[in-house]
Amino acid sequence: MDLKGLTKTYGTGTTAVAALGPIDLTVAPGEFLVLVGASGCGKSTLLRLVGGLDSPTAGTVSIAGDAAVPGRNVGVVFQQPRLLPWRTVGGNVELALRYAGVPRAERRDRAADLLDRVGLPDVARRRVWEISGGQQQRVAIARALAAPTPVLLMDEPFAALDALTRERLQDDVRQVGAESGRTTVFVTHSPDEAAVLGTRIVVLSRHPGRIAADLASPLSRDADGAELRETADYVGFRAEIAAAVRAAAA
Ligand SMILES: Nc1ncnc2c1ncn2[C@@H]1O[C@H](COP(=O)(O)OP(=O)(O)OP(=O)(O)O)[C@@H](O)[C@H]1O
Repeated sequence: MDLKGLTKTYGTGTTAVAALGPIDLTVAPGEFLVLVGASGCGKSTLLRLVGGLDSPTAGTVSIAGDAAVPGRNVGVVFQQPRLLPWRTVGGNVELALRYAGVPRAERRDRAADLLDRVGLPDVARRRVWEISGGQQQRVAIARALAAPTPVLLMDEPFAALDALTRERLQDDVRQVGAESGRTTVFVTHSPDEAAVLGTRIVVLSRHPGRIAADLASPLSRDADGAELRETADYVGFRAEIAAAVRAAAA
């Protein structure tokens, strides 16, 4: 994935807000990039541009030479699950499989497998409102996994969840990222979350958002999340990220 001179200004004239850029960034296939920075530094703006959900004022996004098209070469998980309430839980995942071109006869089993892998083996027939917010966010992740796009974008997907659920989902996403080989861009303002998930951390400065630091993770991708959080290397990396975020916001 290549970002070249990516820039976003909201509005025009005296009310124009230079929100982002220019950003130049190359993300290698399979990399788990975490974008971190203070509130308002342009993280969501960058993610929307990368996902083809908004157009840049200047610059380009290229995914293996193509423009980003949501659902085709990029999948997106938002802060809120955004499930379809008139469908069952399984039906939400099956719809994504339909868009991904999976034949009807295979969709139910595939949806059950995907729900299983995010730790929800028994909820396929339930209605969306019958499961908790944390479970709904797991379904949103299962739905994103249903479409095998080469790039997966996640915008603070765990921000609204309690600490325990958040850690559990971080561990799931970490494992899925390592196994699937998909390129992931994950937005957070939390150095803890960045250190657990990222193979690479990009810190943005503010007004406009620019790359202030670009850190390669020294942590093993094989360790599980709970083990990792106990290590001195994790604690050290988290502190390094937090210091870079503070410096970028100063
Ligand atoms: N639609 C918009 N119109 C005008 N200004 C906007 C718009 N969206 C974002 N901005 C401004 O652009 C800047 C970057 O916003 P953005 O939401 O990308 O930041 P962020 O880092 O994701 O923030 P947070 O961590 O609080 O979600 C901010 O100054 C914001 O006020």
